[in-house]
Amino acid sequence: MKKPLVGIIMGSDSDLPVMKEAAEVLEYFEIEYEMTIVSAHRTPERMFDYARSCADRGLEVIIAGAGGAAHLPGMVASITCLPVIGVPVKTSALQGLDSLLSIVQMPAGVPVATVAINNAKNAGLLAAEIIGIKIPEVRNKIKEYKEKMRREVEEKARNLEEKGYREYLNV
Ligand SMILES: Nc1c(C(=O)O)ncn1[C@@H]1O[C@H](COP(=O)(O)O)[C@@H](O)[C@H]1O
Repeated sequence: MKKPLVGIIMGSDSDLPVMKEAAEVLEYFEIEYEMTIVSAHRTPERMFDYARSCADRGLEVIIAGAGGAAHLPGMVASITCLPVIGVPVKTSALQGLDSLLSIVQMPAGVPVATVAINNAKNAGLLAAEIIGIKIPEVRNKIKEYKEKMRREVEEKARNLEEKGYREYLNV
């Protein structure tokens, strides 16, 4: 088995339904990844060990998801030299705004590339784009993915124009 290039971590197993979308994207682009639960709050030593060792183990990008007082992505970014992509997981109390602000408002010097609330799919795509910088097969697949997306939207635009928006929207 090839060594994983992307590490997907999350603060709790309750984040899995969101974070699995990052894994699905990496599967699509055939990029090796690993996935585990690490919490800056609940398992600080484990978080420290993970962040300390991830680059030496061959990982190239970290995707870190957390909700609420979402310190995990920032804490990992403070330790590793790898790029960290943060996924703010939606919470029930504050709809994820707490997670978003905890992840995006990093002090200068310690960046976390933050995606939209619950948008682990974009975190997977961003990781694939970073990996694609040096792997042409991945880069080509990303080009194809974007081309497919463009064609699908143009097709929808054509349908909308041809049918007229009233019929299309059923109004
Ligand atoms: N934000 C963090 C951290 C951390 O940042 O270290 N560890 C767990 N959590 C978050 O707590 C939420 C509730 O967790 P539980 O569902 O386990 O109570 C999760 O969204 C998790 O990411």
